[in-house]
Amino acid sequence: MKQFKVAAVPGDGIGPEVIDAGVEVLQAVAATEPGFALDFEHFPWGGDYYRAHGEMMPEDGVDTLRAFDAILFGSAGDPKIPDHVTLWGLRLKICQTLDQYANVRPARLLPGITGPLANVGSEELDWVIVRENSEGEYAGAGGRVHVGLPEEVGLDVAIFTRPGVERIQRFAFELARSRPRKKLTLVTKSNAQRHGMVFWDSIFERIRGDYPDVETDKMLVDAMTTRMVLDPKSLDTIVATNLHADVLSDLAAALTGSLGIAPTGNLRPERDMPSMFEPIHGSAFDITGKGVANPIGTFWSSAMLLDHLGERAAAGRLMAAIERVTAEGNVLPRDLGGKATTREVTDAVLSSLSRGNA
Ligand SMILES: NC(=O)c1ccc[n+]([C@@H]2O[C@H](COP(=O)([O-])OP(=O)(O)OC[C@H]3O[C@@H](n4cnc5c(N)ncnc54)[C@H](O)[C@@H]3O)[C@@H](O)[C@H]2O)c1
Ligand SMILES: O=C(O)[C@H](O)[C@@H](O)C(=O)O
Ligand SMILES: [K+]
Ligand SMILES: [Mn+2]
Repeated sequence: MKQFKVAAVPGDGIGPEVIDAGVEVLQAVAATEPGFALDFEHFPWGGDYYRAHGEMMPEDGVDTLRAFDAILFGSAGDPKIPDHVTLWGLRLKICQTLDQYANVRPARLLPGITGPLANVGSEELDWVIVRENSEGEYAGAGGRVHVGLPEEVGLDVAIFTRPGVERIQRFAFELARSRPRKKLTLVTKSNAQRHGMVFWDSIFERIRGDYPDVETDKMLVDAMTTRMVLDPKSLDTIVATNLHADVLSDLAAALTGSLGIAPTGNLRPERDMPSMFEPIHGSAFDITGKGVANPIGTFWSSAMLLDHLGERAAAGRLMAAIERVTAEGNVLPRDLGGKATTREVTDAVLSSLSRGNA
């Protein structure tokens, strides 16, 4: 029997609430699978670790993670620590050091969920956003000069490298090719950003000839927001820079019902280092500790984790269990218009899983 080692890094805010639920559901899936077992190890990194040690995770923390087959992540973000310290000290430290450059963010209307767009159902909204996850606006290049003086400056420099751009765009072409519609939209801002974004577009123009079966188009990011709202069915696979995709994927989540539902994988396609799976939402300080966080984004991310481990059937069973719960509609969390707590939604998915096994 295969034994997969999974690192659970809950982080802060609602992170521990949804990751506890995710681990429970993953263990329930594994318990009925004769072919594999999941061996979890928890890493209590984040705000409390920072208060005790002055950093979000140990110096050798990422090296520890290298020994795992996958990582299940909650959220970086603590109400008492600046957001850039928590994000860079935990999530970005892991993603960037393990070079998880392909951030894949599916967005589709699950059965039974009514999104905010009139007459838009699961047929009209079924996207995958591919987010460049290693450089661009998140390269970390920049600084502060003349600190505290009237002439102070702050700089964040977006970095686009040829290998960095080419690998994410090729990844997106391959993903688009694997989907029925074989359609890829490039998001850009090359009208205003005349260096890096023009370079980004030119690489797309050059490589798209290698994928003649994939239909392509190109959108400026501002107009892309309106197309997502007004003509969702015209989109399928989308590739965008680190920041653009971060923003567009929260919009996509809202259009599919709630930020609480949306999943992601921070993938290392070469598989020489582990990939990391997490809901796309953050710490949600406004609902932390209330027991009402929607765990579905974490469950869906857990299905992506199983799929990445090669356990397709198990991933499919988990996804089907989630979709039975949304379709039935009587146990939904508050952000999806219901009244159920995290515990109740988790129990509903666990019961749906066992019904699926029967
Ligand atoms: N990947 C990450 O680790 C990550 C992602 C986003 C934000 N953050 C961090 O989280 C903190 C808060 O950020 P924010 O407020 O901009 O975004 P957020 O995603 O935490 O919350 C935005 C809104 O969505 C709601 N929401 C989010 N997840 C939910 C869920 N599972 N169920 C129900 N409602 C949910 C929240 O209650 C809030 O009203 C910041 O420190 C930010 O840097 C981390
Ligand atoms: O980009 C960010 O701020 C974080 O990555 C977070 O918002 C996310 O989407 O993961
Ligand atoms: K997250
Ligand atoms: Mn985000």
